[in-house]
Amino acid sequence: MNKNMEDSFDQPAEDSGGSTGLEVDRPIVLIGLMGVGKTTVGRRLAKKLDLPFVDADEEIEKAAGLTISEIFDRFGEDYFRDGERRVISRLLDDHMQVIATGGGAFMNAETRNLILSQATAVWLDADIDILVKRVARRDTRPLLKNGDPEQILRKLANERNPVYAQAHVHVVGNDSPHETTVNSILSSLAQ
Ligand SMILES: Nc1ncnc2c1ncn2[C@@H]1O[C@H](COP(=O)(O)OP(=O)(O)OP(=O)(O)O)[C@@H](O)[C@H]1O
Ligand SMILES: O=C(O)C1=C[C@@H](O)[C@@H](O)[C@H](O)C1
Ligand SMILES: [Mg+2]
Repeated sequence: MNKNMEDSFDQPAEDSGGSTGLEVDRPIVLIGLMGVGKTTVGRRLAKKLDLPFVDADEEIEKAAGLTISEIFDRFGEDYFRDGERRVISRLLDDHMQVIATGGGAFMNAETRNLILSQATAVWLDADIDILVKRVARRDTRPLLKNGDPEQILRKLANERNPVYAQAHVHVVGNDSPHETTVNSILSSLAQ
């Protein structure tokens, strides 16, 4: 056994940085509006960092045994937000991973404080015109069901952007391919 290997038994294993060499010592939490790419970009980011990926919306659905639309319809948004906070708290405690949150999670003060204190928050951002085209592909988002999605998204952006701006990192993805956005996040994290 060489000396380096012997030493490694006494030291914590190095944090995962995958192929990037980036030292990740806190979970990475993606925040931002519906359709911005939290799930699809987050999954690729995790792969590159050799970390697990988890989507908070999917975890809430699993825990409740209901879709998000069903939770909103049966129990209302406040109930959903409380469940969302509890699920995100559990995911932050779980282990080092990349976590995609639902678009409204960071607007809840308690959830936001948990994320800001325990994770690196990445605000993924894109122009509303781009988001409008993307969200039109799926009609599973309860907040976009009662009205014109473009108007709703513009209103949400006005309300939420000043709060999203508290994230540690801000990355504008727009129409770039997913991989480009992943690389922009990695560069920002490295700084
Ligand atoms: N460059 C890109 N960056 C991000 N998403 C993109 C990009 N190009 C296309 N998309 C598509 O936009 C759609 C929305 O992405 P995604 O589901 O990852 O968003 P989200 O932020 O997780 O949304 P939600 O808050 O509703 O869960 C997907 O179909 C995704 O493939
Ligand atoms: O922006 C929001 O408030 C939401 C976004 C989705 O990811 C879901 O979490 C839910 O539809 C609410
Ligand atoms: Mg998503």
